[in-house]
Amino acid sequence: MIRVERLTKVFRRPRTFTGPLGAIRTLLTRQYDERTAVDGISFDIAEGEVVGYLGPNGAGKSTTVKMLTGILTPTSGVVEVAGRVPWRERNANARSVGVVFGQRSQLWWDLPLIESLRLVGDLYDVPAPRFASSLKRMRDLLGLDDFLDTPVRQLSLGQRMRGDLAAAMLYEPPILYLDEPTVGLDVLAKQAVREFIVDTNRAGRTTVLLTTHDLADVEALCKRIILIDKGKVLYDGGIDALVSAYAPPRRLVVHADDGSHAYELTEGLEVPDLLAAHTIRDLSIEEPDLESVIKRIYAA
Ligand SMILES: Nc1ncnc2c1ncn2[C@@H]1O[C@H](COP(=O)(O)OP(=O)(O)OP(=O)(O)O)[C@@H](O)[C@H]1O
Repeated sequence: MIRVERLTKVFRRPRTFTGPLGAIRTLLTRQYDERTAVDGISFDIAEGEVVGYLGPNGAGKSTTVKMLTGILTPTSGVVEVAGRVPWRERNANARSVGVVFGQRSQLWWDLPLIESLRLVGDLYDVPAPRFASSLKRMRDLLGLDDFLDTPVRQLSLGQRMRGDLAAAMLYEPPILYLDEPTVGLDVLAKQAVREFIVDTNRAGRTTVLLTTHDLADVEALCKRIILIDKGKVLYDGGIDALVSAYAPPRRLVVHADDGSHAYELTEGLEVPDLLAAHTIRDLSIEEPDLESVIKRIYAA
């Protein structure tokens, strides 16, 4: 469904000079700084997969998604989305893809939500009966009825996000890109967004590429993650395999009269000696979580 091969994006920015006459020097010298945001990335995503695309700030996630939507042209490499080259066939590609950015809305700020959704229906040439059935599904799944007539600017963040998800899926694209869809939402709203994604993926076999810093989203939604840093793929595979390959040792935590002490459960650990050294109140074992595993990989 999505094929990316040796994909690279280098941004070129005019070098800027500061100090007296800096602006003139900037104009006259025409020197450039280059930054490789995406550096030879390859992956394939099959129809119906939900994949977490993760990385620290500045890793190149948004740049990749922009090349998948056709907003940016790659410097080199291959991108194919549903058999199309996105930047060559940007309009046709847009019909295959729904996009949601948590940080900014795609909706018309001054229009009531329902009008924004109608405009999306018109823009994507959704026939009236299909629009009606799709809207009904979105209203039920996302609980839109309480605020369908409210101008988008007056919606809460959680309501606005539900409106954005409805707009992205109204024309039933086979692929959905989600960029930080739960950022800033409370626990209930996050849950609603996650349930919508699960349902959309199950019902329509929609392929989902999810970018997020919230690892609870990833654990709830994705079987596979692609981890990138500095524009390169560090890991591509299952979450379970990642945890067993890179997990730090489990830790034994001794809660004693003089406080709590944590010990890594490695082969050389002399547990009896250690227990004898404390007046113990309780013992617990800490299992590594996805966050500690990912931190370890970034730190390597
Ligand atoms: N238009 C641009 N011109 C020049 N450099 C850019 C441009 N867009 C992004 N970059 C640079 O490319 C690198 C990757 O940026 P990108 O936005 O893809 O990261 P990201 O992984 O999405 O980060 P975040 O988690 O913070 O959203 C960064 O160093 C960024 O400064």
